[in-house]
Amino acid sequence: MTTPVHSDVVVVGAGISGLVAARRIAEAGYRVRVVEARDRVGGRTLNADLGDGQVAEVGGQFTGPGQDAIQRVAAELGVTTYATHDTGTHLLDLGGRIRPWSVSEPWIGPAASLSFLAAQRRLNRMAATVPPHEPWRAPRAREWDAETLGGWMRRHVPVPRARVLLAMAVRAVWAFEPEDVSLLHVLACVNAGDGLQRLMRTRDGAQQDRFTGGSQRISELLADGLPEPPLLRHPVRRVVQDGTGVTVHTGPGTLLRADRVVVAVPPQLAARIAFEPRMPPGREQLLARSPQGTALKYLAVYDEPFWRAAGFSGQVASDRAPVASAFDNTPPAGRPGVLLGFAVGGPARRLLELPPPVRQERVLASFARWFGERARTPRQVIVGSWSEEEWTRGCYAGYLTPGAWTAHGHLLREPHGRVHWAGSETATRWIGFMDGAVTAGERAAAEVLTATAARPAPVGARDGRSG
Ligand SMILES: Cc1cc2nc3c(=O)[nH]c(=O)nc-3n(C[C@H](O)[C@H](O)[C@H](O)COP(=O)(O)OP(=O)(O)OC[C@H]3O[C@@H](n4cnc5c(N)ncnc54)[C@H](O)[C@@H]3O)c2cc1C
Ligand SMILES: [Mg+2]
Repeated sequence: MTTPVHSDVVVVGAGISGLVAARRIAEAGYRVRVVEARDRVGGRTLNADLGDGQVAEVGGQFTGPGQDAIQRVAAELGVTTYATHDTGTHLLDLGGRIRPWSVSEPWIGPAASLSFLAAQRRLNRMAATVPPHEPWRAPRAREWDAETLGGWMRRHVPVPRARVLLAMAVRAVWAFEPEDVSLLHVLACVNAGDGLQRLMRTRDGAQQDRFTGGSQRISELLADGLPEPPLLRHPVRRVVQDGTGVTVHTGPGTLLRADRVVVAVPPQLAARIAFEPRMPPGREQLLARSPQGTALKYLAVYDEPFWRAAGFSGQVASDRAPVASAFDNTPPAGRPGVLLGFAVGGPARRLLELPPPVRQERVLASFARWFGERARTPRQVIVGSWSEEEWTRGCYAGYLTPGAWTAHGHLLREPHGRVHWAGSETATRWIGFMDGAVTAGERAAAEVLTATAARPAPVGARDGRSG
């Protein structure tokens, strides 16, 4: 018979959210054990080695003004930031025509540009009335949760080219289609991200900065700082509560016993864990109505960033499949040159139906269209195909479909007995971002500490483990 490993708190998931929660719980003097399905920490952040000490980021990478929580944690760990490469001419590939652009928003003609700006202003005004910690309490919550963003756009963004540009922005920012998502959800995210402009922009926006050494460093350092290392390759399958505590059952058969559990995984992964007793039906529904976006991230590595010499910033916004947006992801050392291309939303879904070599050929054809033939022959291609990753199943994050916020939203962060919920999807600022992962982890840790202080951990949980 397997004897359980005891601690005060078990945290499920060694992404940023789970690791931050564990750090705060350990700082308060409690014994905490992080359990992780993968053979690494970092979750939706991952560094790939480019040689010579340089890294490329396969998952989340950008940060910017207003993302105080992730930047505070990075600073705590000694991780600095640097500016995303943003000099040179950006390209807008729209309706089959490539136009240069260098100011904040691309110019698409007087009527369309005006319509695009008016739509942004209107969405920002609506978003300001949606409290991100309880979107269901917005004055027009029912109305806005009853339709998709796409439906709203069809009625309120009359100029077709403006609508196309707005849809491009939505895909790039969230990796879903406007037709996929509750309008209320988007408005909550817009408010939680300080407005649409900030979400869309590089300079002064969410893509402004990057973490030196790669964003996965943050998770690695968080894990290194824990008194007990995360238990890797231990997928959690069952979480069983009884009168005195919680038993966590993992894939390899290891049992963990604790007073409290923090579950810090994306919604589709939380839905796959068997909880005994079961989660309330409303929370099961909420998870069922929280699919995850679709994004593939391609990093093409060249000897040097040759496009810079031709005057290009490497930044592209495009309505042509498969690559919807591109960036110059060259590391701060200036070599090797790295082009980053995102396939997102519908085009990403179609790309996933093709064999990987065909996907890559199409992505490189996009790069060649914008930066010349040389872009077609990188020395290396690194791919993040997160929808195909068993322990992620879609990115950048989970989002809510129409009706879900108003029906079940109040259950999003409601603890299930001794089980508490973290993960970026449960955040109230920068929902779905690394920043949201931090604040969600800290909120869950605070809940656990309050509960644990009020009711001391059972004797067994404190004495059951040596060292
Ligand atoms: C391609 C891509 C681009 C992105 N771009 C950005 C960006 O530029 N800026 C930004 O701020 N954010 C970005 N994001 C989002 C950001 O990466 C995430 O919001 C954040 O990393 C989520 O952290 P988390 O801890 O909540 O979840 P995760 O990182 O998903 O961590 C969850 C962990 O739980 C583990 N797990 C799952 N199920 C189980 C189980 N049953 N048992 C044990 N372990 C389990 C997983 O393996 C994982 O390690 C991007 C994401 C992707 C994928
Ligand atoms: Mg986590």
